[in-house]
Order: sequence, then structure tokens, then C-alpha cells
Amino acid sequence: MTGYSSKTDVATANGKQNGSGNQTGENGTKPTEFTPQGNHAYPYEVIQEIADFIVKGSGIRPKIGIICGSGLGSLADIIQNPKVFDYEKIPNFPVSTVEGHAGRLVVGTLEGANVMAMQGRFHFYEGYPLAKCSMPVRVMKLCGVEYLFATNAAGGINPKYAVGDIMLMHDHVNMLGFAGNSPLQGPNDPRFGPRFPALVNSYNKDLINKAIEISKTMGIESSVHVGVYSCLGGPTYETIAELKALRMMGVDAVGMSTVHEVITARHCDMKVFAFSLITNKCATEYSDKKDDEASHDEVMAVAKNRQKTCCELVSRLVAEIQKTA
Ligand SMILES: O=P(O)(O)O[C@H]1O[C@H](CO)[C@@H](O)[C@H]1O
Ligand code: HPA
Repeated sequence: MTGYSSKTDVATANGKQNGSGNQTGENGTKPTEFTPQGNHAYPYEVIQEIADFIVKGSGIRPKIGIICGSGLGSLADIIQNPKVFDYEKIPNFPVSTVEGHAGRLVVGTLEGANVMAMQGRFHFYEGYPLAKCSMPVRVMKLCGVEYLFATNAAGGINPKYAVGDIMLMHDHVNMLGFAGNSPLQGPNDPRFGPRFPALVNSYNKDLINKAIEISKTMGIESSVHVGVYSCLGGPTYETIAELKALRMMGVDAVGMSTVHEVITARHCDMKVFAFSLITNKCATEYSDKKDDEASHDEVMAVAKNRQKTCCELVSRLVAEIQKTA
């Protein structure tokens, strides 16, 4: 694969500080949780409070934020000198409810860079409004994060994709947005970003090109693609007719996450790198084969199988960013 261009294809009000990430409220329980009204965003001050809690508790101001996809939690296990925060102990943080999403925030270093990783993301189908699903991205921003690495497990719609391949995202189709749902719905706080953010060039081309170069040195370039991801609401996997329609729209891989995180990250001007691990092939023709049915067990098994490769890709890209910092 050649170079990519888009034309080609602190102190907290809640909880004690012990630096272990095990902060709790005064009586040892989770501090009161803020509940957003409707789909509206968390107030800036609430996000600031969470960020302060993490920065003070870890003693680290991270530069790179990583969101681990389903079964890809090991991306956080490679972080050195980790400070671990269980989501349930972080004030105003949602909890993870999906298998393969442990529900921990890991802060530490990777290849010499300060990083924070979400071992568990929030999905719309869990019952969380999109603003809540992507709230941690704003926490990352106020912690100091400049680069978002978003990873996911996805079904491959492009017939050239095989199970286990990696698709570097260079664009997305926001199906939830088509239906009138956005993480940026509600009043806009200009301290995060503008009312009407542009999304062309959302996926950083330099980082895509660096990842392609890295894939060559890893000898995996033939199983690395650059493509378009789409997020549906889930939790159902798609029908054949839906998959056909997505393919006609130019979608290469489909999942139930990431897009709202990327929108939130771009709104607050973070550089975004994202990839999908293709965990299953999506059927776009009718057949009686049971194999055509996606399953979360299969998704988890493939992710486990490919976690080492994904970890290497991520750490090498972090090293590249750190080199040029
Ligand atoms: O996008 P991530 O969190 O990797 O997970 C993907 O895997 C799950 C379905 O198997 C869905 O949550 C889908 O979005
Ligand atoms: N569809 C939607 N989400 C997914 C899939 C899929 O085929 N595989 C993993 N996450």
C-alpha cells in the first residue's frame, strides 16, 4: 500500500486523593452522579472536575488518549507504571455494561509518552445518550490529551476484507446523525468548540500514513486497508438489506461506536487516529448459512487473536508521535 491521500481510496470536590486511582466518596461510596437532561452535554465544570480527579490522582497529564474496542482491552495493559481508575469510582462517570469492556481508565506511559486509555467505552445501545457515550473524550481533552486513538471491532462489508484485517478509518457515515442524533445536540459550550464544526479531514492523514508505514515494517501491510466506517445504533447486528444499503453508500466496515467519539474529539480540535479490527465478514447476499450470522463471541475471539498485532501498531504509532514531539 502506498501513502494515503483522501482522494485515493486537580483537586476534586469529591473523594480523597491517594494516587492509586481508588478514590471514593467520603463514606466509601461513589460520589453523586450528575444526570444530564435529555441528550444534553455535561456542563464544562463537571467535565473539569472529572479531569482534575484523574490528573491529580495519577500525577500525569496525558497527551494521547486511547479508546479500546471490544476485546481490545489489552491496548491498556501495555501501559507502563499504570494508575488504574475503576469507572465506578470516578465521580460522574458511567459504568461499562458490555462484555469485553472492563470499565477501567488506565493512565501511565507508553513509549515514553503520557497516555490514558479507556478499557471500556460507552455505547448508545446501553441506554446512554450520545453526549454521555462520548463525554470521556471531553474529559481527555481537559486532562491535556491532544491525540485520540479510537479503536473498534467491526464487521467487514468490503468484500476484499478478511477476518483479522485492520481498517484504518479515513472517513465515516454517521447513521445516528442521519436519524437526527448527535453528541453535540443541545446548547453549545464554545469552551469546547464551535456550534457548527466541520468534519472533512477528521481523520488525521499524517497518522494514517505513519500507520501504513508501520504496517509495512510489521509485515502486515497486505491485511491493512484504508476505509470508511459506519456506526449504527445496535444492539442488533444488521440485516442483509441494511448491509447492502451501507455497501452502496461506500461503507467498508460497520460497528456501533466510535463516530460520536470522533465528532466530540474534532469539535474540541483533537487529532484523531482510528482503526477497526475486522472481526467478522458481513453477508450482503441472502443465504441459509448459519456462518453469516455475526456473534459477539466471534467478535471477542477474533479480537483476542489479533490483540498482539493491534498493540504493536498502537505502540509504534505512539512512539512515532513521541519522536516528533
Ligand atoms: O465498537 P466496539 O466497542 O469495539 O464494539 C463492537 O462490538 C460489539 C458487537 O459485537 C458492539 O459494541 C460493536 O460496536
Ligand atoms: N456489525 C455491527 N457491529 C459490529 C459488528 C458487525 O458486524 N462486528 C463487530 N461489531
